[in-house]
Amino acid sequence: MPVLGIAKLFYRSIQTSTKPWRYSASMSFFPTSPAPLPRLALDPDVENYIKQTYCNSQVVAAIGQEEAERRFHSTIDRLSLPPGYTTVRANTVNRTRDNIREQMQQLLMKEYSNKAVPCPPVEDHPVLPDVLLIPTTGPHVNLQHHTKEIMVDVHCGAAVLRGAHIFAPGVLGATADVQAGDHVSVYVDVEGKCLRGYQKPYQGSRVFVGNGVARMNRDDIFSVSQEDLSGIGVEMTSPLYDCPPLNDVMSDSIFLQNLPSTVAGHVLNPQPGEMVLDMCAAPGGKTTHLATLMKNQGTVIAFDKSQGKVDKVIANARRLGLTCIQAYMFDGGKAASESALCDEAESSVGAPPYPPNTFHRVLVDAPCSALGQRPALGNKMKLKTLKSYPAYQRRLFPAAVQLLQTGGTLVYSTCTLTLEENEGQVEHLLNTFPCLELVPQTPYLGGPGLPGTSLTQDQLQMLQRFEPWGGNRTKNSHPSDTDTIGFFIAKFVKKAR
Ligand SMILES: C[S@@+](CC[C@H](N)C(=O)[O-])C[C@H]1O[C@@H](n2cnc3c(N)ncnc32)[C@H](O)[C@@H]1O
Repeated sequence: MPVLGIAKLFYRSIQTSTKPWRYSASMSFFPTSPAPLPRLALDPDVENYIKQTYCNSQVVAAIGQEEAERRFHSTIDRLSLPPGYTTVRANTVNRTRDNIREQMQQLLMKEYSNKAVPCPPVEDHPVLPDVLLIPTTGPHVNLQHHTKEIMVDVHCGAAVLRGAHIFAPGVLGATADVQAGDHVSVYVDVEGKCLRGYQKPYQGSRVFVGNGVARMNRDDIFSVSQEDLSGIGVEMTSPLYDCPPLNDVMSDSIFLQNLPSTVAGHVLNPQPGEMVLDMCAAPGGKTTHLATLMKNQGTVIAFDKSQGKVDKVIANARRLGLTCIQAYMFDGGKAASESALCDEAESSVGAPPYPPNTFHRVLVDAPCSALGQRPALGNKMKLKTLKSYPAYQRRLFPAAVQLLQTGGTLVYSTCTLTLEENEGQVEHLLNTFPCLELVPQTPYLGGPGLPGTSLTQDQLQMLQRFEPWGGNRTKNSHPSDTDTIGFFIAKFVKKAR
C-alpha cells in the first residue's frame, strides 16, 4: 500500500476515535475541549486599544455592540492557542508539491511510529498551490503531571505549542534532580519572573504545555553560560497540542510559514525575470517565497535593519537554493535616491539605494505590533510602544512608492490587529500618494477590512483580514483559512499621474 494510503487509514482511525477531535466535511479536525491555556494577559490599556478597533462606532453601527464585543473577546481568547494547522510552504523550484508531500508523510509516519497519538495527514491546500497542511491536534487534556519539572519562557513555550522540542539554552529552570532520560513536565513562566537556574518547583504564574524526556542533566545545562549551550535539552513526547516537529526537516524543500503570510506572497504575484523589493525581509519567509514564485529567475532585493537579521535571510535563501536573492542591511525608508545609478543589466542591480521606478513589485511587510501572532502566552507591550508603530511604518512608504515602477504592484501587510496599523495605513497611503490605486486581491481567503476609517465599503472589500475569531469563514472556506494568526493585506497598483 502506498504510504499516503497508510496515512489515510490512520486518519480514518482518528475520525472514529473522536474524543479530542471533531471531524469536518473538509477532512480536517479541530480541538473541541475547552482550552486549558489561560487567556493572554495584555496590558489593560493595550487591550482597551484593541477593543476600540473591534468595537468602534462604525463597527457597532453595522453589527451591534454585543456582536462587536463577542468578536473582540473571541479574538483575545484565541491568541493563546496555536492555529488549527501547521502550514508548510513547499519549495517548488526543483520539486513538485506532490513529491514533497509524499516525502513529508513518510517522515511523519516514522516519527509517529513510537508516539501515543496517531500520525497526522499531510494535505494539499485546496487553493494555494504550494502549501501543505498538517492539522494541529489537542488539547490533550489528560496528560499526567510529573514531579520533575522544567520551566521555559513565553517564546520557548509558544514554540513548544507549535511542535518544537526544547533546546538547552531555552531551559530557564529545572527541579534539582532532573537527569537525562527523566520524564519531565514542562511549564511556561508567564510573567517572566523565573530566574535562570531556578531549582525548586516554580510557584509563580505558570502554564503547563506538555511532557517530555530530558536529554541533558540539570547540572550540564546550568554549569555553562547560555551562549555556550547547544543541543536538545528536552524532547517533547506528549505536548499539550500536537504539531509535528519540522525544524531541520527537509530543510532544502520546505519553509514553515503561517498561512496568511503565504497568501501575501501570492497576492504580490511576482513573475520570473522581474525586479522585486522586499523592504522588511528577515528572516526571509516572504523573500524566499517571492523567489520561489519567480522560479529563481530575476532579482529579489531584501532589506533588514541589522546584519544578524540579514544573515538569517541569506541562510534561508541558501538552504533553499535560491540564488536570485540579494540581501542588504539597509533602512528601507532611505532606499530611494534620485542620484543612485542602476546597473545596465536590469537583472543585476548592486547595493542600495536605488533610483525611482526600479522595481516591478514592492512588498512592505511592515514591522508591527504583532498582536495577531499566536500562540502568545505573554505580552508585556505598553500602550506607548503600540502607538509608536503607525508613524514608524509611514517612514517606509515614500521610498516604497518612489521605487515602484508605474504599473507596478505594492503590497502592504502586517501581522497585527489594530485599525491604525492596517486600514488606517491604507487610508494614509491613498491620501498621501494619489498615484496609488487600491485593487482587489487574488487569492482571497481572508475577510474584508474593518470599518472605522474613511475607506468605503468597496475599498474595505478589497482588503484582506485574517481574524483569529474566524471572521472570514464562508461556506467554501477550508478550516485552515479561518483558524490562523491575525493578519492584514492591502494591494495597490501605481498609476501613471
Ligand atoms: C514583520 S517582520 C518581517 C518578516 C518577513 N517579511 C518574513 O516574512 O519573514 C518586519 C521586519 O522589518 C524589519 N525592519 C524594521 N525596520 C526596518 C527598516 N527601517 N528597514 C528595513 N527593515 C526594517 C525588522 O527588523 C523585521 O525583521
